Amino acid sequence: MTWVGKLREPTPWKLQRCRIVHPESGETIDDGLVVHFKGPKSFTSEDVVELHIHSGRAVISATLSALSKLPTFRPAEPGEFTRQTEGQRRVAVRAAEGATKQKFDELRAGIISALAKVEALIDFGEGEEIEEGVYEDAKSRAQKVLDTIQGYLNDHRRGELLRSGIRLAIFGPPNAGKSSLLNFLAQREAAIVTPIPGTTRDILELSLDLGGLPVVLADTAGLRKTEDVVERIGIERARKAVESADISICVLSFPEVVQQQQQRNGLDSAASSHWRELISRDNTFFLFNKSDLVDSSPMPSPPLPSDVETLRLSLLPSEPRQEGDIADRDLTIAPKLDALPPAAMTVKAWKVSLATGDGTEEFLEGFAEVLRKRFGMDDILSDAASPVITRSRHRDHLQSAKMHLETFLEYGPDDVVFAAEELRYAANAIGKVTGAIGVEDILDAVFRDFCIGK
Ligand SMILES: Nc1nc2c(ncn2[C@@H]2O[C@H](COP(=O)(O)OP(=O)(O)OP(=O)(O)O)[C@@H](O)[C@H]2O)c(=O)[nH]1
Repeated sequence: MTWVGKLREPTPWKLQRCRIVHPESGETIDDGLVVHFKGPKSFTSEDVVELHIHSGRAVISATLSALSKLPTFRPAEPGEFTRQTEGQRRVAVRAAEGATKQKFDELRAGIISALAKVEALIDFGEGEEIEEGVYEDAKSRAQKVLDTIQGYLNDHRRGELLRSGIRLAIFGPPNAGKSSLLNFLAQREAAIVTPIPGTTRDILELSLDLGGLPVVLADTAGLRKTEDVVERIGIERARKAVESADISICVLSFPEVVQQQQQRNGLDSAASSHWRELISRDNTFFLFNKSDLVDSSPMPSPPLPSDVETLRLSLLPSEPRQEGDIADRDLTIAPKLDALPPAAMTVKAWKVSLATGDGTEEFLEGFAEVLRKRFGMDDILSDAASPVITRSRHRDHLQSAKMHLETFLEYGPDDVVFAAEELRYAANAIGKVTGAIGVEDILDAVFRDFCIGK
């Protein structure tokens, strides 16, 4: 959170009197009270500011309108402020309990102990005889911290995903049931559903809880060839949303796919090289929808593939495609199983009817399981010993500390002054997460480790 212009950041956790001022006009809206709950020790673990204002309608609406002028501000959805998934709640509790802070404090202490050795060499090395191997000791301490940091950074960004939500994109040809899936997952009519293909033209996003994990769901425009300019923009956005998503679901109409397969036409409605790239991504899962229509309408022979997984595999291209290659027919060629990456061998497809609810329970359970496995949430939630990096800012600081420790390790004992500087940078980087490092800390460590002056 930034405090604009001359504004002072209120002292955290203190109810203070303040003037509430319009950010653009500078006009005073009210003489009120403010409490700043500084993250992560706040209800949502983010920085929270509570404004206590006079209850007149005019004051409230002027305050809300002033807030809406601030960049990235928007009113919360009903209940959104207090909504937390189970995963977030556990991470928040762990953070509040100080487990994460303690881990960072340990890193900082490790760097300070190495720095104390190097500082002692600089200050006393030549004049006073201090014990042998001090520099080597500093190096091995720094190496240990470096290894620990490396381990923490190697977490596939799970903490950040848990905090900001796993980005899930729904895509597929028009009229397959993408918006119906979004409404089913959201348990409300969030998207417009009609039998007219091309109803969804832009991306519709909403946040929800899937199996205890936070998910930011995006419904995208149906992928098809079109001359409609607006629809084409929507399709381009859809492609980008899928590419940048952490995971995606391709919704297909089961009867259509089967019919097209039997006629060996492939998926004619999405004839583009992008389409092929999107379905062959390792993080794409398949939902064959409208199973109710298959049961009620007799399909031409040969009989339907009973195994959904076989159907999915038959959609995947068997070899890498060239840009501009749009031979849809190739989509029906089943790839050799052993040519697929191991991840593709796990179940990645479900057959449902979003209209009747048939198969939706298995899909929900299966997909939540996939999310947990894929993003390693089971590990992160059960492993109380490792810190959870929930902010990219913290990751940046850890990365910076890692870089300075690596540079420190490259220096020899002849360059102690430069080497110490690198350790100081590393300690400062960690200090930005836990609270700034002070000169006192280093002096304490020097005097404690070397008994100087006693
Ligand atoms: N019979 C049947 N109809 C379904 C099912 N799911 C969705 N539909 C219908 O299929 C039509 C298209 O559904 P949508 O959810 O709007 O499909 P979409 O993929 O979002 O469509 P676009 O916005 O055109 O891309 C609607 O008339 C739905 O009522 C299903 O399981 N069975």
